[in-house]
Amino acid sequence: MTDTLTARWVVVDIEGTLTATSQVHVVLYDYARPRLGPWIDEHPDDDRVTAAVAEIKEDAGLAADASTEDVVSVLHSWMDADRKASPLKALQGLIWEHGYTHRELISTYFPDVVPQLRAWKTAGLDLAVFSSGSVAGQIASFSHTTEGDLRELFDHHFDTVNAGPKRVPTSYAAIRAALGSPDPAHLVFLSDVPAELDGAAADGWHTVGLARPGEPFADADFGAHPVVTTFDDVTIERADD
Ligand SMILES: CSCCC(=O)C(=O)COP(=O)(O)O
Ligand SMILES: [Mg+2]
Repeated sequence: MTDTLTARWVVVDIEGTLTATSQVHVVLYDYARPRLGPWIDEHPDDDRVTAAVAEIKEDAGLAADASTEDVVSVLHSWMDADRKASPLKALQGLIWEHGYTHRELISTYFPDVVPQLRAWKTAGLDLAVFSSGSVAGQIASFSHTTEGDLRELFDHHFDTVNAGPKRVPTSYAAIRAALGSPDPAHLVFLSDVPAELDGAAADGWHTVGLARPGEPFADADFGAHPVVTTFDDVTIERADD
């Protein structure tokens, strides 16, 4: 159980915090993997796709005229290594958006998550997401869940493009600025990855580590960060204006 935290904003990670890692690495990655090549070839006029492909080629040292097959081979190797590169996340997000819209994908959350998010919202706290998943992918993933359409719960979405890398303090400063520069002590970040919590703490935020049983970081060293195994053990009250 954490001490009672006082805040205005609760910012949450997705993978390992809201959802099981397998929801991303198995369900979502398996959905995206065979669709990356066709998606690239079928959307030659979509600037988001062409920009992502150009960035992937540059990052991977491929020639500008490299084939889609070569690009997909790079993307599959990045997915195997769980490299959360922004252009990969952009393409995955578009594919997942299609999957959620067509009801081929549905998100499932740890059972404590949605009741607690609703309770914080009811208590007057504002909720935001900071994930490596693209903003488009995040929003789509909350649109079709086993608990209905949850998009209304969140006031802001942040990813590695509009905030920056998740382990870097400046990304948390960028999020704070985008939220209207609240006192950093009125921000709480919840994540399963200690290095991400370090980034938030370095910007002055409160942090809570999620060491959910069976998840990859369950036995990690969370250092000075408070650690829980469920949202039920996180107590946050709304700070006064
Ligand atoms: C539909 S959002 C998918 C989330 C994702 O792609 C991902 O890599 C999760 O990373 P996180 O930063 O939330 O741990
Ligand atoms: Mg995570």
